[in-house]
Amino acid sequence: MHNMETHNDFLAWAFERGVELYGVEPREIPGSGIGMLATEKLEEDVLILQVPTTLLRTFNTVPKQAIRQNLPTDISVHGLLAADLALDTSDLYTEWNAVCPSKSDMKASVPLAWPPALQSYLPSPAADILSKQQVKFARDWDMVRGVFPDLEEEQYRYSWLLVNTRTFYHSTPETEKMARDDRMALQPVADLFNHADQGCVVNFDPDTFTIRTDRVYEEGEEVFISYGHHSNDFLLAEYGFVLDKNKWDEVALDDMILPELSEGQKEELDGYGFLGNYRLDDEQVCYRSQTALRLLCMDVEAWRRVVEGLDDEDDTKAVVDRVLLRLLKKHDREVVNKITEVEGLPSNNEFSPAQKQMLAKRWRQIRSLVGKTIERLEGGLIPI
Ligand SMILES: C[S@@+](CC[C@H](N)C(=O)[O-])C[C@H]1O[C@@H](n2cnc3c(N)ncnc32)[C@H](O)[C@@H]1O
Repeated sequence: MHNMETHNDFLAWAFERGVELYGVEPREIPGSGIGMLATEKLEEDVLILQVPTTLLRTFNTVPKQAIRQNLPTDISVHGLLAADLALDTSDLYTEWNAVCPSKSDMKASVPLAWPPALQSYLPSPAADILSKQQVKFARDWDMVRGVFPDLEEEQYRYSWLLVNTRTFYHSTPETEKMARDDRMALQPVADLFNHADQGCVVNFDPDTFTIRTDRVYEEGEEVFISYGHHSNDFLLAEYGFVLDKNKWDEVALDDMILPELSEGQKEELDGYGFLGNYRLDDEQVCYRSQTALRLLCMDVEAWRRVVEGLDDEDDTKAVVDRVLLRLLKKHDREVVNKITEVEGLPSNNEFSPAQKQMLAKRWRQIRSLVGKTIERLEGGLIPI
């Protein structure tokens, strides 16, 4: 929780250092921390924020003597910035730090800070992202703890997550030599914009970062940027929230399809590059899924002829749809079980109601997308 005074001090700090903000201001938004609200009607394509690049926190602003030169040279920029945030005792960033989410905000939202028992209920795409984060975090933490034995893991994880949820992609001639993931910068004020599936236009040049409106915003409306074309499983794992309306949302079907396939069928699919990464979204079940399901419906020679474009895939559509419908109904029952299990978890020291609610909400969104596909299939089934 923050008060308006903290915001005002932060903005004064930023303005003194060259930040310009037009027609938007930070406000507490229930359920999403701080966000930016339009203070007047904003036309499309107007500048609302300009931040001089001199204000960015990058690997270059990490103190050399105290931190950088003590850490292994192959530490990730993510790991380095997190060390800087965790170890900083200067008063350079006091006003900025004061508007950042607290440790308990972070724990309530981002799965990397959740207890393992709750992590185990994540949908598989989010769980896969979490495992990769755990590997990256463990590597960074191993390097940092060796050099700074007094630093606590929880403090470092919190700083690491601040970096994970608040950095912007920033490429310069210097960072172009680095891996894409390392081209990151913390940016004051811009890091107060929340995400929507479509949002304002973020740009940078050597001197400034700018944000311009992508459309008209009415006074009092929240003004968003887009962190990318991300599904809700991705947003949950990386940022600790899910959107109610997300045109990029999708549901993974790997857990539904892979167990149906024999080892031979998996090899066959792999040979053609169609093994795994099965998805459905608001409008369709992906081509990869249909191709895998088709293999369940016909002999391999006939299947190959379809994959190679020699036979028409429409000839088998009705049979594939029937298998799909059967599997989706089974999957729906499994999703219902997940919802019941998550909602039934005890709210105690381990699980907060907020964590449970978000997880249950995600499973309900999955159920809704699966349900829509079931309805569509039932409506369009051709008798065979
Ligand atoms: C770059 S910060 C944005 C500002 C942040 N709300 C704050 O209080 O400082 C990213 C974090 O904001 C929150 N967030 C961003 N967009 C959101 C949204 N549409 N709904 C809920 N939370 C959101 C998430 O906690 C995310 O990790």
